[in-house]
Amino acid sequence: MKLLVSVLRRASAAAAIAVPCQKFLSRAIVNSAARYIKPTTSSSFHQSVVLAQCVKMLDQRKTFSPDFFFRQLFDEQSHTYSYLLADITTKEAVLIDPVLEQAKRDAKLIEELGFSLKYALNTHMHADHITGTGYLKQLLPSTVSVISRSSGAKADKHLADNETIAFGRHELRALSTPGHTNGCMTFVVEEQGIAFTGDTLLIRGCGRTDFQEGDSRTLYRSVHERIFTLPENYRLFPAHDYKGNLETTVAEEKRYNPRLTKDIEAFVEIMNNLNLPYPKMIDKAVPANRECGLYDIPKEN
Ligand SMILES: N[C@@H](CCC(=O)N[C@@H](CSS)C(=O)NCC(=O)O)C(=O)O
Repeated sequence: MKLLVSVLRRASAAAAIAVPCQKFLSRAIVNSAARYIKPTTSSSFHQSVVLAQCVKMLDQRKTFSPDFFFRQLFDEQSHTYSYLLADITTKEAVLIDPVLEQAKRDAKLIEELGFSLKYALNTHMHADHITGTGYLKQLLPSTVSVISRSSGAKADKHLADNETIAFGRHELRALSTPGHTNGCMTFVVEEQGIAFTGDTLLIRGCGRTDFQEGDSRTLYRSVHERIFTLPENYRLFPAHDYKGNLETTVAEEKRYNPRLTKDIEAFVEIMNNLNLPYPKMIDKAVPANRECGLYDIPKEN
């Protein structure tokens, strides 16, 4: 009897933790977990397996190397994330997707931290804000601007698929992930288990495909072939979030992305019916970004 009471107590405790967690888990995971459980086993054991999957997904995340610097920065106007990465030993830094209006903030931070900005990179030619790369070159003259060759935009350095960029002993690899625009790239820092997905993959969403060279089938393939094939524990950092999220993982997006978990035809249908208004800045941002953001930038004295 004592044994029975103890078993029931454990089962209900497991259920108390597992039920909220299960809300976030897809039917597919529950089903695959169920394959390993005898049909007679109680549902609390199902929930325990689900909980174990959930914990495993989180505890396999990598931690950054001690000499790797990472800072996520935000522009409230365009909901854009920029990312400052650096080698703490050599002080060489790169800045991903800077925003014109935040260039002074970013330059000040880089100087305060004692870094030297080697590269200012864009994941793609943005349509909703003017890039800060042009202005940063003026504020921090050693900066080299970078974008993909297939973007069609001007920059000091053009990247091809799989090319790497080094800063100190660290490097990022540029993966071509077209679909939102032709020139979209995802930047991966393999040693740290992180990737910067630009507008290709957003948290529980993705970039729209209804202007520039947008193509939903291409975007679907980019995500499934280049991002979802990265290790599941990789942390993903998008160029935007409109709901207050900061980051995600390959594992999470493969399970919970409401668009990209669908088959390609259903995805195309979703993308054809987003009916989003055009970005307010598009007519100014695209021509400016084609010139690396060197367009109406403030003149330094
Ligand atoms: N309202 C904003 C633009 C919002 C928008 O269209 N975001 C783009 C990325 S920036 S081009 C997008 O792809 N969104 C996908 C989505 O599902 O929201 C503005 O006026 O700037």
